[in-house]
Amino acid sequence: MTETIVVKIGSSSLTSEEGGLNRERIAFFARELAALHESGRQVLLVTSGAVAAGFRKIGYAARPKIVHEKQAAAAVGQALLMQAYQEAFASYGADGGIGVAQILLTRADFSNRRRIQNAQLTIEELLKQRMVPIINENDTVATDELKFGDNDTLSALVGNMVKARRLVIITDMDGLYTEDPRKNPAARRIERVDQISDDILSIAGGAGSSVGTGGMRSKIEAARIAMRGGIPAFIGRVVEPGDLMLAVDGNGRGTYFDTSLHNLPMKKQWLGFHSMPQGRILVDEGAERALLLGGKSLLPAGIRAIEGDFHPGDVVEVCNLRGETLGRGVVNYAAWQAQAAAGLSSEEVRRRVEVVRMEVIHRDEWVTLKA
Ligand SMILES: Nc1ncnc2c1ncn2[C@@H]1O[C@H](COP(=O)(O)OP(=O)(O)O)[C@@H](O)[C@H]1O
Ligand SMILES: N[C@@H](CCC(=O)OP(=O)(O)O)C(=O)O
Repeated sequence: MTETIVVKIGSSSLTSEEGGLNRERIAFFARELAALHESGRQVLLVTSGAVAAGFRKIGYAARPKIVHEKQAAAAVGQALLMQAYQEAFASYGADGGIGVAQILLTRADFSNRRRIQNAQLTIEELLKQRMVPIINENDTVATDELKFGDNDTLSALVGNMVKARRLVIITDMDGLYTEDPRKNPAARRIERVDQISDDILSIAGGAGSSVGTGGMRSKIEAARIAMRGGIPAFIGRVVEPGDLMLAVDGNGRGTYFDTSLHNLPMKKQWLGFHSMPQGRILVDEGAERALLLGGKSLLPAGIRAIEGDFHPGDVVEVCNLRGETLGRGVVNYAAWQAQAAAGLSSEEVRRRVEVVRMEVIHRDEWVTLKA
């Protein structure tokens, strides 16, 4: 089967702090991506840089902070960004160069199953026709509370959607360090991560430059989403010719995030990453083990507390008593039923609470999120 690689390039790798696109860098990345494409892989690019590319052209002195100014800058910059990629890719491949296609997505598109299915079919068709889809957030319509903001999360969701062989997040740092190396030059690079623990999350800080948005933190969150979906990830630098191929093949300048999990089917991707939980169920250690290790359904006996007002068929988040999210599932109980049944044995539930099914969440309607 043809391998698909999703590559994400951040603003800090494409633009300068003063704004405007760095054409040389774009030409360099196009060459790296073209080499991957010519090796027979299917290549998708998730690129930032629209705001950074556009703000100077509008006349703003620095990257704007006000929402509609950012959106205006992105509208100008997105056209410049696509034009630059189109020109750069034209020098590679057969007659007329490698074709590129623009796709703009929002978080809301991912939570609507029909819209995201359409996007998926379009992307699959473009890949089949050997085009390189170039994806960015649709900044003009993305409202603040529903925004990805940085493109790291978007790239992980795209990686899951196309069941990528690897997600490569290119940034200005050669991987995850034990601390932000800009703040502590003695920080050490971490070569491999096979589980994103709270410790790993806590060492990842914010953006290092005025053009970058998410920092290392959002990249680690993205790696976690990819790993949960069975997609290995890489975060690092691509600066010399051939670096991207090395990164894809496992010898890059950065940190590798390995996963032994299998791809999540689309239904479970929706449940895990795009659904809107209506409440939380807190469970004890026994239930945590049953859900995470035993592949079992959630029974009332393991429930310790209920938060929120949900109804049968709603999605809820399940957490342990330390507040860590274990996963999400579709509940068979209303909040009041779960409250009444909490901590009871199945026999007691049968006697005391009117329920249709014994499982509060059936294992087929569950997705684990603790990576
Ligand atoms: N633990 C860490 N290891 C490496 N980089 C870190 C860490 N914590 C914070 N950072 C910062 O994250 C920055 C990369 O994120 P960002 O500026 O958003 O880049 P991009 O535009 O490529 O998305 C680095 O320049 C670095 O200063
Ligand atoms: N959609 C925005 C992305 C914002 C951004 O800076 O993201 P990133 O550089 O990936 O942290 C843009 O194109 O400017």
